[in-house]
Amino acid sequence: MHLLPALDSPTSSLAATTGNNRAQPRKDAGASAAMTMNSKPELVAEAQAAEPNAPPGWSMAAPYKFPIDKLKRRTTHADFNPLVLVACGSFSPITMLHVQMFEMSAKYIEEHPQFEVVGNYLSPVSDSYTAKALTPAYHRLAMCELAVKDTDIMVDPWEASRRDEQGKPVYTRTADALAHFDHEINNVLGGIQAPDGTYKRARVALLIGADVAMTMGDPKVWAPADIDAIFEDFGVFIVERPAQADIEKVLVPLKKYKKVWVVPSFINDVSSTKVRAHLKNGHSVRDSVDELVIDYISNNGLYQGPGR
Ligand SMILES: Nc1ncnc2c1ncn2[C@@H]1O[C@H](COP(=O)(O)OP(=O)(O)OP(=O)(O)O)[C@@H](O)[C@H]1O
Ligand SMILES: NC(=O)c1ccc[n+]([C@@H]2O[C@H](COP(=O)(O)O)[C@@H](O)[C@H]2O)c1
Repeated sequence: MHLLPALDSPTSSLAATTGNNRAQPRKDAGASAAMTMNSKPELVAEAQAAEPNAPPGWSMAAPYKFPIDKLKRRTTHADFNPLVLVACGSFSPITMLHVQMFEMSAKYIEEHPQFEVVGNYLSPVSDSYTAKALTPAYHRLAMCELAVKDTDIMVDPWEASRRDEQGKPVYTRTADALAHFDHEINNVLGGIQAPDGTYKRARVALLIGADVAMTMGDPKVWAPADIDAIFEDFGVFIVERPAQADIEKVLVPLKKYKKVWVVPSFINDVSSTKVRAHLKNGHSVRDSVDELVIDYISNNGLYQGPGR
């Protein structure tokens, strides 16, 4: 399993425009830091030494490859636009609801045909995301891979493994993460083929829970320019999360945006926070976490102490 890409391949470059011109990625996004990593072996060694428990196969030097194994390169319906859903988050650990977000969206899209889903991606954040220590990215990536094994979801390690010149993980703003997907699919791959043989740009849309959408009006958390880019250039599928956010209230500040789709969910209180608490207390999480992920957590002794 490819866990830590070095981000040095041409495909990881964000230099090209995103096709929507607004969400221009920051200059520090991706490629430049990676090239530095590769050109300075001592930094690579240092970064690897900092991750002594990483599973075999983990390599700072392995070139980054955008995952396309489950990407539909051709649509079957001429009338529907290709859509790629991207769920960004901590996934510490990934729960069944994270996977079900995609299933619920697929059902919603089937019932409101406008798009044909051609790709589903998880994009876990890097270890620099929050003040509290996150479970290391290589564990979170490995758990995500296990949870999506029998699904049509792919795990993109790009965000999780970006490093600065010192080899430290860097945070990627969500607008930049979406620009990365747009670039890989529409610029590098050239889009998605329609039944008539022509190529169409795929719409890349963010898939989030209503709790995250609720934070989007706070300029201390999201730069207003990023919010405009995310909602105007990309689009957002918001999955209801009644236990954490009132969808009606969530939608009020987002009224001005047209590319917003609300995906109905069912009443549940599944969250990674709750799973971590259960694990710490020795309680079962079988109802909300995939069995393979539970085994991985237990084999690696995760979530026993403080932190995420
Ligand atoms: N039960 C759920 N219903 C709807 N959306 C969810 C649910 N669980 C997670 N999500 C969404 O999945 C994305 C990634 O979530 P994240 O990894 O933060 O999980 P979480 O359960 O919210 O984590 P934590 O409890 O650690 O804050 C976010 O957009 C979040 O809103
Ligand atoms: N300014 C931003 O781009 C911004 C702000 C807050 C959260 N996010 C993203 O939203 C997701 C939320 O994840 P959590 O629910 O785990 O906090 C993460 O992927 C995070 O990167 C992005």
